[in-house]
Amino acid sequence: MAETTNLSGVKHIVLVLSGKGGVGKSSVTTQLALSLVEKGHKVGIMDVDLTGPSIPRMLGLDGHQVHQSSKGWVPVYADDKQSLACMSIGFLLSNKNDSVVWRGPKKTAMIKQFLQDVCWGELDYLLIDTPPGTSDEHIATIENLKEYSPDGAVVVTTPQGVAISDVRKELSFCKKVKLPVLGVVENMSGFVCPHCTECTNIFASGGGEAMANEYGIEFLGRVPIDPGFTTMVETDGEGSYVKSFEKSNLFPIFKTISKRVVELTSSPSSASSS
Ligand SMILES: Nc1ncnc2c1ncn2[C@@H]1O[C@H](COP(=O)(O)OP(=O)(O)OP(=O)(O)O)[C@@H](O)[C@H]1O
Ligand code: SF4
Repeated sequence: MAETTNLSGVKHIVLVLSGKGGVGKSSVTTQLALSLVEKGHKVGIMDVDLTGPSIPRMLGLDGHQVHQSSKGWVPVYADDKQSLACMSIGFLLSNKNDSVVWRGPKKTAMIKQFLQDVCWGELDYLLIDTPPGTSDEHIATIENLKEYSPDGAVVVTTPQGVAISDVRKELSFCKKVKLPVLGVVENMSGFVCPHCTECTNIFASGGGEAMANEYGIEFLGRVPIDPGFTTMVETDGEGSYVKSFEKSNLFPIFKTISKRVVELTSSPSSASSS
């Protein structure tokens, strides 16, 4: 009989990757998770961005601590129904402004512990928010997940050429480690004016879609810059975005993206391994 582990009850594992920092990987992870919860799924977010954990802040969970049970670490829940569980290095730091300056082996050991020791219980989706680029954290995550066959990766980019060129390296990493790519999300794709709803392309647009076409990868969608999102996650705090996500401007976009992610993970042959 197969050994029961803390990941045994997790049906689907999806990594969220980006070539560059600051393109919105944690924002996409958070909104993908919230839209999966809205569809009735039980979701976990594991934040393995050890040097810049931003998931606790986005979910309004800053200052929360994880507790140890006999089975391992108990994740922190972002909602009353306990449909969205979260584990982040941010919960283990005594001060959120503390920095984590660790060498590779210590990071690798922490990720192994994260993947083995968090008691997620039954989850439909575990989303793993990774640091930008391809670092020790990525390699450790992939190695420790081998026996669970992750469904694939959602790759986040912005429309500018420099972000796109970094994504190419990310795609080559996925190919090397045989991680299927579910698709590409182009974040910060234009700015929708809150007054007249006109969408202005601040950066060049369509780069993410063109790159996805070039690689034969699915383009999952464009997410514009929404000042409302920034206000809610950066200033309102206290999980205001978790509570008001369904009324937010970006909700319809993430509803479509998450629907496609569910379809792709239900029929894995549609994910690209190029
Ligand atoms: N579509 C959007 N509209 C408005 N603000 C956004 C959007 N996407 C991201 N942001 C803001 O941009 C900043 C960077 O986003 P985020 O932290 O998600 O990026 P990241 O790629 O995870 O960064 P890092 O790699 O440094 O962890 C955050 O302040 C976030 O609130
Ligand atoms: S997009 Fe429309 S409302 Fe916004 S600043 Fe321009 S003209 Fe004014």
